[in-house]
Amino acid sequence: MAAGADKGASDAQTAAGRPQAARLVLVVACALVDPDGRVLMTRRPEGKPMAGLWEFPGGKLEPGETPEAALIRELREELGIETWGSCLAPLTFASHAYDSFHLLMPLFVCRKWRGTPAAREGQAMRWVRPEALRDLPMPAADVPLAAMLRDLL
Ligand SMILES: Nc1nc2c([nH]c(=O)n2[C@@H]2O[C@H](COP(=O)(O)OP(=O)(O)OP(=O)(O)O)[C@@H](O)[C@H]2O)c(=O)[nH]1
Repeated sequence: MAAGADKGASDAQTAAGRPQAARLVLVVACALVDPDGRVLMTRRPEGKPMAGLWEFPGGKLEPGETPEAALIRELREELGIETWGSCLAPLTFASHAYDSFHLLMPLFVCRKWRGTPAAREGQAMRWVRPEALRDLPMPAADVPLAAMLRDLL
């Protein structure tokens, strides 16, 4: 048997023995931090999965978008504010297995933007002190992120 064919067989075996990964969904999110050190949280509207839970503004990447470009677009669409790639600092990420997909979510921090955040899509929003984040019901993926923000902000 040729060396290449042998290698192929062992790769297939390895692949077969590996746990099946759920569909990977890439979402980008942002902790907008105001001059008092509070973080903007938005509530998922009725009718969506995880409705009523408080999350960081953001959303899924569109094909061909960088995370930064997607976040700038989402902040414009959801909150009507304008920011720039140079104002987005990577902080941490979530990697969380939901029942139907696996969420991979980089979290940026942004302290500088133009405009006043306003809920453009009917979602509730509020500014929250990092130490009060633990009192908000959040998607499971966000719980460790909130703990990190309490330590890092
Ligand atoms: N934006 C955002 N999404 C989050 C967070 N935590 C978390 O689990 N998610 C999940 O990541 C996905 C974000 O997708 P999205 O906001 O673009 O999409 P959606 O479910 O609102 O609806 P859509 O598919 O109609 O756009 C959702 O499944 C959402 O529940 C978070 O802090 N911010």
